[in-house]
Parts: sequence; structure tokens; C-alpha cells
Amino acid sequence: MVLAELGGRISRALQQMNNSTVIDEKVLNECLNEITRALLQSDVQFKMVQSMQANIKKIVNLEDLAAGHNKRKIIQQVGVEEGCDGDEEGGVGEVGGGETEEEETSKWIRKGAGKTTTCTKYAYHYQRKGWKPALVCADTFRAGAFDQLKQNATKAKIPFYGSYTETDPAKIGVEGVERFKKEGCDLIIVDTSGRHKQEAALFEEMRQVSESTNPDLVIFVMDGSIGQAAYDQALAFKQSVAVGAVIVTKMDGHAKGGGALSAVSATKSPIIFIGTGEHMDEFEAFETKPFVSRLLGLGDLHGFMDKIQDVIPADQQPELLQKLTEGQFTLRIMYEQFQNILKMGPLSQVMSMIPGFSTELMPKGREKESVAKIKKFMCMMDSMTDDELDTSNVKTLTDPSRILRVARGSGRSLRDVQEMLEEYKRLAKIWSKMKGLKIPKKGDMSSLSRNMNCQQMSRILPPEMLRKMGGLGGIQNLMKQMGSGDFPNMFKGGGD
Ligand SMILES: Nc1nc2c(ncn2[C@@H]2O[C@H](COP(=O)(O)OP(=O)(O)OP(=O)(O)O)[C@@H](O)[C@H]2O)c(=O)[nH]1
Repeated sequence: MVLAELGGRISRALQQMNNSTVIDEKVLNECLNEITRALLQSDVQFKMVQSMQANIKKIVNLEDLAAGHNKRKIIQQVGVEEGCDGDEEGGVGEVGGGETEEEETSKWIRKGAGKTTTCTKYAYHYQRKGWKPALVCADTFRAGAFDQLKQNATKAKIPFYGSYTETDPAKIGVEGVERFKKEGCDLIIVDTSGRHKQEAALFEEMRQVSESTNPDLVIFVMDGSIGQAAYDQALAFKQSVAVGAVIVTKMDGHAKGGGALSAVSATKSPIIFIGTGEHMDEFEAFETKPFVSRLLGLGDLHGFMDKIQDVIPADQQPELLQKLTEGQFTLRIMYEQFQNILKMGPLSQVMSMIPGFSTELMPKGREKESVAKIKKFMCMMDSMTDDELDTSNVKTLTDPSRILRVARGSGRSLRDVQEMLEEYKRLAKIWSKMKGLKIPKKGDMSSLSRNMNCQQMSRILPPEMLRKMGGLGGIQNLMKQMGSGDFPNMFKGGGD
């Protein structure tokens, strides 16, 4: 089950409970069972789900609750808190798979989790933020590991170190770290082996590399597509090395991403990033709250604003947000948005974060066509006058003689120009609803969503998402019951 579907099922279950006039044990059980089914189908650990259910029931004692208490609010709040916190005890998965532990273990040793790819993604991410990263290949086990790292690093213009002849990974690690420290690098990433003849040897090697390089942080890179088998892996790693953080890869298109929750639970370490594709920039910072938020289909805007921060120079950000929140969406702003989108990297990732952009302009799996379309639109806009680009008067823009002139000027058909204007109208409608949002202070983009009330949220959500949430009334109810009318309160309990 993909994450969006899981989110849909959870919010529908909550919505159903919300629609009941009386909340008794039966209604609570139905809601919890539906959430349980959805989580299990997403391969979240059985024990984790079971204990979440038990905890909710323990906390929510329906009979003891004094009349007048808002039971729904309590149930939903507990649910989200449980979901955000994870379960410390965890346990070996009991559902699905049908493989023995040994089979699962040997499988994960055979397959690459995406560690080398992730090292470069991690370095590239911080390089774009102004750090000076370097990569060290201490994977002497897999033939070709150094070449792969070298190739990736060269592409990203990141210095690298490795050896074709040295067989001691700890030695390479130390040499690489020393060299890059001398060169003034402030983020040195050591890629270690992900496979070995035996699991024990792999852990021993990691311990040695860790002891000799004395890292500030050990990151466990985990393949999200293995589902709940992640629990055993995460536990084994934690017991061998001081795992400080987790990165879950292959979250794109894999149904078992929910298993990531199990890994957090097992290692008690935060997931800091997720990998969402094979390319260098298919990598997203991970936070519990926005993740839960995305499960419910609401977290997109926050991520988009973070992306904007990445690619737009700091001094231009307030100006852009000012324009967007003034509700004066002109063709020039659309042009600038297109430029930003093309700069921001993988289109599907960026577009899916912007309300209204994903489905129509960018159907999944058709990135090339979408880029071509955006470029075509921009080319037509290049044939427009400043007045046309800066007006928000749609009538002026759709004047037939104007359309003809733009079509001729850009060598495009009338239909092309009309299509571009339709796109503008659609986006203008969505963005005009952002009007009145308070502009966040620099470095505090999340306050944008904090300042958003239910009505603004409901206006910018894509219609299908809004329907899923039960319309404006549904959002209002959900938020009211989660704590207050304030959107982020819904996610109380998750780590910031
Ligand atoms: N779809 C998808 N593929 C990924 C992602 N991250 C890595 N991959 C692919 O997974 C495969 C294995 O990646 P590597 O980086 O070589 O894995 P590794 O963990 O270094 O391998 P070992 O060190 O041999 O264990 C490659 O084909 C990558 O392109 C991701 O987030 N999504």
C-alpha cells in the first residue's frame, strides 16, 4: 500500500468515527480495527500496531470518562501521539512474508540498501546548503564500490578518497578522514561495507571503522522496501554500533515503507532522511510530524517551502512569499515558479508538494513531457509584454487578438497559448486563496503552516484530497478534535 493510500484510510477511519453521534466501544473498536488493518497492510510491525491499539484502549477508558469530555478528541490525539512516538518495545514481526529469519537476513546482505547512493545524496544535500563535504570509500568488500562512489562524487563535484589495493577499511577510513580534515572539509562521510560473507564479520568491520574514525554520527541506511524485516536489521545494527540516525531508502513506489516506523522503534534513533529515487536529489529531510501529516495527505506545503528555501537566494524568499500571500498571482509569478521548479530537481517530487500542481500539469511517470510543457509555456510567456506578465486581469489576457499575437510571436498554435492561460487561471485560483497568510520569518518556514487556518488549508488542498478529508467541515472537525482549530496541534506528540 503506498503512503497516500494508507493516509486516506486512516483519515477515513477517523472521519467515520467523527460522523458517529455516540462514541462507544463498538465505534472505537471499528475505528481502531480499520487503522490496524491499514497499518498492517503497510507492513508496520504487528506487535507495534497491537501495542498501539492496547495503549489507546488503556488511555481511553470510555466508561470512566466523565460526561461532557470530548472523547473523539482524546482518542484521535492519543492515536497521533502513538503514531509519532513509535513503540519502544517493538518485537519481531509476526505478519506476512512467510520467510524465516535466516532467509530474510541473508537477503538483506545480498541486496544493496542504497548506502553508497545515499552517501552521495547526503553529501550533495549539505553541499547545496553551503557545507564542504567529502566522501571516503571504506567498502573494500564489494568490487566496484569505490568506482561507484568515485563516479557519483565526480558527478556532484565532491572530493573523494579510496583505494583499489588497500584491503583494510579502517585504515582507508582513517586516511580519508585525516586528509579531508586537513583540506578543511566540514562534513566527511565514510561509506562502509554493506555485505560480507558473514553477518558477524560485517559488524566487526563496522566496529573497527567506527573506532578508528571516531565519527560524530553513525547513520544506518535501511532499505524501506524490506518492510518489517527492518526491525531485526535495525536491532542488530544498534547492538553492534552506536547508531545515531537512520536513513530509509527506496521509499518511492514501494508498498512496505511503513516498516520504517519499526526501525525507528527498534533503534530509538530518528529517521533523518528518506531516499525517494535513484537520482542524487531524490532525497528528503524527514521529520515525524510532516510524515504523519503527509500520511493524512496534508503535509505538502511545508515540504515545498523547505524546497524553496534550498533553491531561492535567501534575500529573495520574503519577496516571493509576499507576492504569493498577497494573492496577486500574475503570469510573471507563474514564470518564476516554473523557473524555480526546474531548478529544484526531480519534478514529480517538487510538484507533488504544491497544491494543484501535481495531477494536471505533471502526471506521474511523465516527467519529460512535463518539463517540455513547462518550457513551452515559458517560451510563450517570453513573447508577452511586461503589462501582460504583471496583470492579474484574466479578461485582458484572454483577448483573442492578444492570444493570436503571442502565438505568432512564439511560433506556437492558438491552442497552445490558450492551454497556457488555462493553466495560469487554474493556478491563480489556487494561489489566490493563500491570501492573508502570515509570512514566516526567515528560517521558520513551518510557521507558514502554523499560521494557516482550516479554511485556508481547505482552499489550497487539491479537491480529491479535500474530499478524502470530508471537505471543510471534515478538516474543521478533525482539527477541533485533535486539540484546537490550529493545524499543527494535530501532530502533538511527535518529535520536532
Ligand atoms: N528506487 C530507488 N532506488 C535506490 C534508492 N537509493 C538507492 N537506490 C538504488 O539501489 C541500488 C543499490 O544502491 P547502492 O548505493 O549501490 O547500495 P549499497 O547499499 O551501497 O550496496 P552495498 O554496499 O553493496 O550493500 C542502486 O541501483 C541504486 O540506484 C532510492 O531511494 N530509490
